[in-house]
Parts: sequence; structure tokens; C-alpha cells
Amino acid sequence: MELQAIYGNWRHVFKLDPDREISDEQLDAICMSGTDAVIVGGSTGVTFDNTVDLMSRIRRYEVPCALEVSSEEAAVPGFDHYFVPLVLNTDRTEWMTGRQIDGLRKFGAFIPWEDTSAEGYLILNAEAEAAKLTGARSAMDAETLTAHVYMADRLMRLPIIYMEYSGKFGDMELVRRAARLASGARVFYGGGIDNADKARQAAEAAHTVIVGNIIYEDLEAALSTVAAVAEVAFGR
Ligand SMILES: CC(C)=CCC/C(C)=C/CC/C(C)=C/CC/C(C)=C/CC/C(C)=C/CC/C(C)=C/CC/C(C)=C/COP(=O)(O)OP(=O)(O)O
Ligand SMILES: O=P(O)(O)OC[C@@H](O)CO
Ligand SMILES: [Mg+2]
Repeated sequence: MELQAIYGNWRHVFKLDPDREISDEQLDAICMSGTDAVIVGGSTGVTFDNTVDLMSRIRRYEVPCALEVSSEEAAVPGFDHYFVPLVLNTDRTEWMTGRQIDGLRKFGAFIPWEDTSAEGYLILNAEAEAAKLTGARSAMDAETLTAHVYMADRLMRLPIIYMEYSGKFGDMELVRRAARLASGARVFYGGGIDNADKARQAAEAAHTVIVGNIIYEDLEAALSTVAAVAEVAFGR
């Protein structure tokens, strides 16, 4: 089973939050932008209804559409792919495996396994909602990052390491290190990309670049990241 089939070539992704408003015109621009995929997800206020609503609007377009499941309530059928986050840099097991086990007890028999992947999350911006929620140990030096990559990539063989700086542009040296060390995992980078230059820098460091909040603040700037990422070649 080739779990990386759908996202193995994704270089640029827009992340849309069901808890935030987006007009039909704005959604059209995002879905027709040339991005490789749209991920639906957020850390708070995500419900079954707002997730179904956003999915059905995105479904009018051909762009691949995945759900990052952040609560049981938001487990909605009909997406092309599902991502289940496991937070690796927290001491609170609830966020590493606890809630996920509860979700699997409930939905396990219905999960399309060939279209579902775990993400090893490293939450690296202490100010982000997700960091506060999960009690993430966000301060990470190169040695500790290396150990987390070995854990995720070599021991756990997770298909994705998600370096999450949501709301803040991160440390590209750390991201580059993770992508170089990973032998099978794809390194997703997200956080604070609000112009083409930052998108380019992230694309030089990570396998996949994820753009979120700027969509709601400056759509033109968000759209400029698509071509910026496409200009950067990356080995694997
Ligand atoms: C047919 C059918 C039912 C399909 C569904 C199949 C499926 C795969 C079901 C999964 C079942 C399951 C395992 C459920 C459990 C889900 C769960 C509770 C997982 C835990 C997720 C988790 C660790 C959450 C903590 C927060 C976090 C890491 C969220 C990830 C997304 C994120 C960081 C978004 C950024 O949020 P944002 O709101 O944008 O933040 P800012 O304010 O900073 O912008
Ligand atoms: O919203 P931003 O800061 O662009 O981050 C993108 C994504 O990683 C959020 O989960
Ligand atoms: Mg956000």
C-alpha cells in the first residue's frame, strides 16, 4: 500500500479553516490557483456542519481536498484524504495518542485506510493556540529536533513530519535539517508565510509548504505563494 501516493508530490498546499468565513469568489481563487491541494483543518471551532459546508464548496473544483481531523466531531466522510495529527513534542499523551485512540474506537471500522495518514506534529510556536492546547514543548534546539526526526522517521516510520509554526515564520535551518534527515517521511512546513519570499524560503527547506492564515488577511499575497513555491526545485 503506497500511503504517499496522493501527497507525495505536493509542494504547495492551502489550508482552509472551517471556522473562518471565505466568500465564493475567494474560494474560487484559492481552488483555481494552481496549488497542489487544499487541506481543511483548524485547532478550534471546527464542527461537523462547518466542515461539511466547506468540503461541499471545495468539491466543485478538481483540486485534491484533504481533511486534517482535529476532533471526533469533525470526522466527515467524502474527502480525498485524511490526516490524523499525533503531537510528538508534548508530555500530554492525550494529544499524542489518547484522543486518536478514542477516535479509532468510534470510527475505526469506517476509516478508508488507504486514504488516511498519520502526521507526526512538532508544534514549534509557543504562542500558537495549538501549542497552548497541547502543552507542546515548542523550544527546540538542533539536537532535540534531530532526535524527534529519528523518532518520527526511523522508529515510528511516520509518512509525514509536520513542522508547525502556525502564525509565525519559523526557523528554516531547523526545517532544512529535518528534511535532510528524514529518510522516508515527507516534511510539511506551515507557519507565517505571508509573501512570496517567505514561501520561496520555506520551499527551499521543506518538501511541502502549507499556507493558511494569510488567505483570510491578504488573498493576493496568499495567491503569490503558489508561483513562488513552483519556482523552487527540491530533491525529495
Ligand atoms: C468515514 C469517516 C467517518 C471518515 C473520517 C475518517 C477518519 C480518518 C477519522 C479519524 C478518527 C480519529 C482518529 C479521530 C480523532 C481525532 C483527534 C481528536 C485527533 C487529535 C488531533 C490533535 C492532536 C489536535 C491538537 C491540535 C492540532 C495539532 C491541530 C492540528 C491543526 C492545526 C494546528 C491547525 C492550526 O490551527 P489554526 O486554528 O489555524 O491556528 P491559529 O489560530 O494559530 O491560526
Ligand atoms: O496559518 P499559517 O501561519 O499560515 O500556518 C499554516 C498551517 O501550518 C496552520 O496549521
Ligand atoms: Mg489558522
